[in-house]
Amino acid sequence: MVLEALTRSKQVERQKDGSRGSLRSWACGREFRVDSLSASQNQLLEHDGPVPADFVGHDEFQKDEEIPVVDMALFDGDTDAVKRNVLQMVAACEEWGYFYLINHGVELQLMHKVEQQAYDFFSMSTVEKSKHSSHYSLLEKVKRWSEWVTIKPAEGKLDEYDNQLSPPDNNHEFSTTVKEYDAVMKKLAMRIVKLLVGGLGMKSWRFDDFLEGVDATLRWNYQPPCPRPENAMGISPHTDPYIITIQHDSGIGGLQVHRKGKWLGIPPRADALIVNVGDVFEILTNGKFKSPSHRTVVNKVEGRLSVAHCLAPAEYVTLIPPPEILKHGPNHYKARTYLEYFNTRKRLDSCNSLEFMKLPTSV
Ligand SMILES: O=C(O)CCC(=O)C(=O)O
Ligand SMILES: [Fe+2]
Repeated sequence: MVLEALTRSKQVERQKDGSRGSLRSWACGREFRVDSLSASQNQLLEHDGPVPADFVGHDEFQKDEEIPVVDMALFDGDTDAVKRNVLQMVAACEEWGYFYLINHGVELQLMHKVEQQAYDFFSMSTVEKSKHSSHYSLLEKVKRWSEWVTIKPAEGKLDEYDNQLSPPDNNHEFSTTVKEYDAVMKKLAMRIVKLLVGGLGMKSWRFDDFLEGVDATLRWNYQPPCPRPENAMGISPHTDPYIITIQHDSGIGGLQVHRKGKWLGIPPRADALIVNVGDVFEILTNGKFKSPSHRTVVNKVEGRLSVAHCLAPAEYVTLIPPPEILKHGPNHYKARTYLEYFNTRKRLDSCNSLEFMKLPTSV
């Protein structure tokens, strides 16, 4: 069953009313179809329930509580101003674990290109998508309303996508785009992490060892329009198992962060990337940085695409804060390798809490 057919005319209509960011205007100059989630649509229609108390719509935002803005253009040179700006970025990671990144230097055209590849991927049939079953998931449950794919550019399987997405004589558009995008985003992510680590005075932290040979993960999420957004969830509350995540989306809202006991919508900004702290950074800073719980909600009218670039450490490194951090107090987290942390998280199905990593003294 076809859930969505965004046509050029619909697209133009939305552009006219100004509700679409520039990121999106290119995307659907052709028909875009998603044939998955059909079973859950029917289930959802049959099993609607009361609106949960913590439901916040995809377009509900609180103007007085917005995530901080970090301007990448202010980090050039070695001046006091740079130091001040780094400290502001540090404060954003401590207080929110989220910030908008403006003047990030990533070309809009590259972001469009990768989004196009993501739309192409999700436009394939469920059968085709499922060939990536270890990295492709379709949530057919009543409450969840999304599908996603994780792509590890370093795994060297990009040509499989190439062959699926276009004929065998394709020009490797998928792999070329993904590699280019990964390289640009990784450089940006590393720069942000380096600035933050410098701002925290983690001088002895062996950044290069820690991040040597790291494999970034691209995570693409797609949420088709949903008949009953109040009774569904795009991505359930979770924290990210990474150092940092940098993401952009199709500009219609839906990402929400849990803050002071409430879910707050993060308004989309066409000029900004959205950066969030992951569990690894929270552990390495001994809890100074917050790995925020976040979720996405769906909406009735439009599909929502998001493209996230996730920076993780090498599997064998031990997650332990450096002495500059530990001099302020004992470690609150168990010293585990990244792989051990990751596997335990998976085994315990503990995607929304770092409790399993906390030492008894810190509870
Ligand atoms: O779709 C979004 O905005 C967030 C995606 C996300 O949280 C994730 O992929 O981990
Ligand atoms: Fe996430």
